[in-house]
Amino acid sequence: MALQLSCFSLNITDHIAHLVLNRPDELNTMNPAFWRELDQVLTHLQRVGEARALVISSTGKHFSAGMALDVFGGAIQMDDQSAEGRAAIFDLLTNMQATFSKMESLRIPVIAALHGGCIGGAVDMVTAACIRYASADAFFCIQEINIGMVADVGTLQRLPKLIPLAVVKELAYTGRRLGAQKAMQYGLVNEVFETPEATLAAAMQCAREIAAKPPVAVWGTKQAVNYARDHSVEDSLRQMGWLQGTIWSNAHVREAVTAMKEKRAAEFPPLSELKNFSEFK
Ligand SMILES: C/C=C/C(=O)SCCNC(=O)CCNC(=O)[C@H](O)C(C)(C)COP(=O)(O)OP(=O)(O)OC[C@H]1O[C@@H](n2cnc3c(N)ncnc32)[C@H](O)[C@@H]1OP(=O)(O)O
Repeated sequence: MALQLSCFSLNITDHIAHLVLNRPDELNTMNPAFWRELDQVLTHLQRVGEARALVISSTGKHFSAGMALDVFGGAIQMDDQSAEGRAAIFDLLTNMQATFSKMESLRIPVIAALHGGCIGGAVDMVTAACIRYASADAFFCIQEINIGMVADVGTLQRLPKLIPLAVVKELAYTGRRLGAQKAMQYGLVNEVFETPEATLAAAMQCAREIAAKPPVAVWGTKQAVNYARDHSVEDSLRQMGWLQGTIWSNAHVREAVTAMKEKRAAEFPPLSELKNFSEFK
């Protein structure tokens, strides 16, 4: 089923999905269609199972200027103090959070190739990715504080797992910009490149390397690392035992070892073989 997308383009080639934010004239702001479509894309990738890595990049001057400002007071009415109004905000917010959580728990690794401004909701978004590459002009801004609100879609929950807490607080209280080089020093960004083109090329190369590995083992690795981030070493080791006991494949290990000995690329079945179960829900 082809997706009808107005905020993104999606291409899947050689097991690599490339999602591009493609409203450069609007600074790739997050309007209601953005949220709807991103969720659809993630569901689609999970269902189709063809992609083994997802690269997200953008177009124009900035990666994304965050939430489209006309949404506040427009699609989102914050002044409705009735129980129904407050409940609706809760519902909206948890739905938006769920989209980035869906990205975080997607079976395949997500690699963000960043350039220019990564503002507000875009920080929420990219902290849910596995790997971040950035061009030298990239910067991050927890802009919410500058427009009178608390960041609420994942930045304050995920960023402290990525960079020192005192730095998170500094950025979140002041709304200052964090440049690419410093972001790399702190570990938010894996590597900085001179241009957006070089950044995207590095992201695609990383995706190609991941796509050559057994998809079930990559998925298991992602689950294990994400679990370890949020649990004790002891709990995580126990979870690893259960996980490995569930996903272990003699066939995959045999194929990987044989291919290494024969100096050829290994071949692994795609996750699309899980497709029927994914369509269950
Ligand atoms: C759950 C999520 C919450 C959030 O995301 S909260 C954060 C919402 N986003 C913002 O508050 C972004 C504020 N904007 C900026 O900080 C800057 O702008 C930028 C760094 C994004 C870009 O700076 P520069 O390259 O110097 O361009 P420019 O002249 O400031 O902006 C160009 C035009 O783009 C409009 N614009 C910028 N951001 C948004 C936005 N988020 N929603 C709607 N319009 C936006 C401006 O107003 C202006 O417009 P005109 O040319 O008519 O003066």
